[in-house]
Amino acid sequence: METPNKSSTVISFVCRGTLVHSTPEEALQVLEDALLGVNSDGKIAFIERGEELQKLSQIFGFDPSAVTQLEQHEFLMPGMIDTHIHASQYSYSGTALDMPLLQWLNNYTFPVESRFKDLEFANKVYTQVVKRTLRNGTTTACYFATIHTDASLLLGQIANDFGQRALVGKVCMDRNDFVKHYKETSQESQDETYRFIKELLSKKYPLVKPVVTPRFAPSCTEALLAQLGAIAKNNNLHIQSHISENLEEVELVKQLFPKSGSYTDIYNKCNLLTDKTVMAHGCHLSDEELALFRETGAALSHCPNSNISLCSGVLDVRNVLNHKVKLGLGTDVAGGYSSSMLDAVRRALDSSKVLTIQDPKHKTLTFEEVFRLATLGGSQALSLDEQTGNFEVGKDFDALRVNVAAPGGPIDLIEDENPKVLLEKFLNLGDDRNIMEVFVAGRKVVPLKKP
Ligand SMILES: O=c1[nH]c(=O)c2nc[nH]c2[nH]1
Ligand SMILES: [Zn+2]
Repeated sequence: METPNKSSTVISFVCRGTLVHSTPEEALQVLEDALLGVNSDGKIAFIERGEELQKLSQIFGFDPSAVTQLEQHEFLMPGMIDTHIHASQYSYSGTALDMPLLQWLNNYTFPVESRFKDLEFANKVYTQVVKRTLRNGTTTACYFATIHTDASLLLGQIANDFGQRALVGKVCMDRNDFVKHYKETSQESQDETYRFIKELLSKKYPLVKPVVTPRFAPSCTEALLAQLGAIAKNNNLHIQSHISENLEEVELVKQLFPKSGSYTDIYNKCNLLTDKTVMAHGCHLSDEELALFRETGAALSHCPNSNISLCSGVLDVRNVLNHKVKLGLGTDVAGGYSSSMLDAVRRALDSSKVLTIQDPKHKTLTFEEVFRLATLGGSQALSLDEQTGNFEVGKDFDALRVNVAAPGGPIDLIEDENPKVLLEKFLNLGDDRNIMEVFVAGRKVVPLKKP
């Protein structure tokens, strides 16, 4: 046998068992009896076959008896990526779902969001939402906060403290006729966005970054949208907003921006469509608008629970994928009533089936495809796919250790099942009781640690 070269990499964790993940080519790749090693920077150092244990232990200098062996009904999967969630709406999740979007914003959302001036309230809500999403397997979240800079900074601090990877957006809005105290002037919005970005970046949190966040076109003047586009461009920042969620909103946008060719055109003219942009919903986008998304590299966040709960529309995900537009899944708490990405997976499958009921020629999404949207697709939508989204050497180790047969859990396994069946059961029937451990950048963050 050849003597393997010794590596200078320090290995902090090695796991042996079944890995399931996605690649651009394969919606579901199953690696049975695999060995995955994580280095001291939290990055994946190797993925090899179990039988290579002795050789790898010599190359990387780890003790083979220290390897974590997964049980028969366990597997490792990539952490899930929530590409659109309003941390500030978590307090009323599960309620207030009896109105369409614009009325829902005025009657429920804006009054609650205006309370985040109070940092004590913000601390309470933001701590709960970060803990809950982590326990549900969300290793990366793209958060909307509120217009309040200090509370938004606090959300960044809390995500960092609990070890969640996050994009955090201070919401910008200089138009609001209904709840008049919940808006900024254009100047305030611009100045506070600068302050938010500068202060958040100065913390040097390794996994938490700012995202420029115009709420949506009806809440912003064109001047503000253009200023925010310039800030994002000059500082190479992520951007998030909403687009084409319901038909009344699309009509309103036509009235407010009469000179624009389309909703997408407004954002594009203001430099808000880039390859670091993610727009929520897009249920009513035309094929021409999807082509503009593809051209600019902007992504969509599909939030099926919200789309159903607010009776907004049903996104044709197959059509979006056919246009080669990047797409991830979002919970859209609290328009979506569940903060769990497993719920987003199920609603995405249900929505696709509704489209097939309406048109039997529609090609229904498979569970494997939706699994990819919840993981790799989300990382691509957030332009974080060089760091996370699947198991590749060099990427950060963001992962869930899932036990499908967890004692006291929601799944009864009658017989031994193959890994593909175990994953399908977890996606359709599982919950946080099946998520034994969560890792972000190699650090175990669930079971939760007190920061
Ligand atoms: O689902 C949504 N939630 C919101 O808070 C929001 N704001 C604008 N458009 C929105 N859509
Ligand atoms: Zn939203």
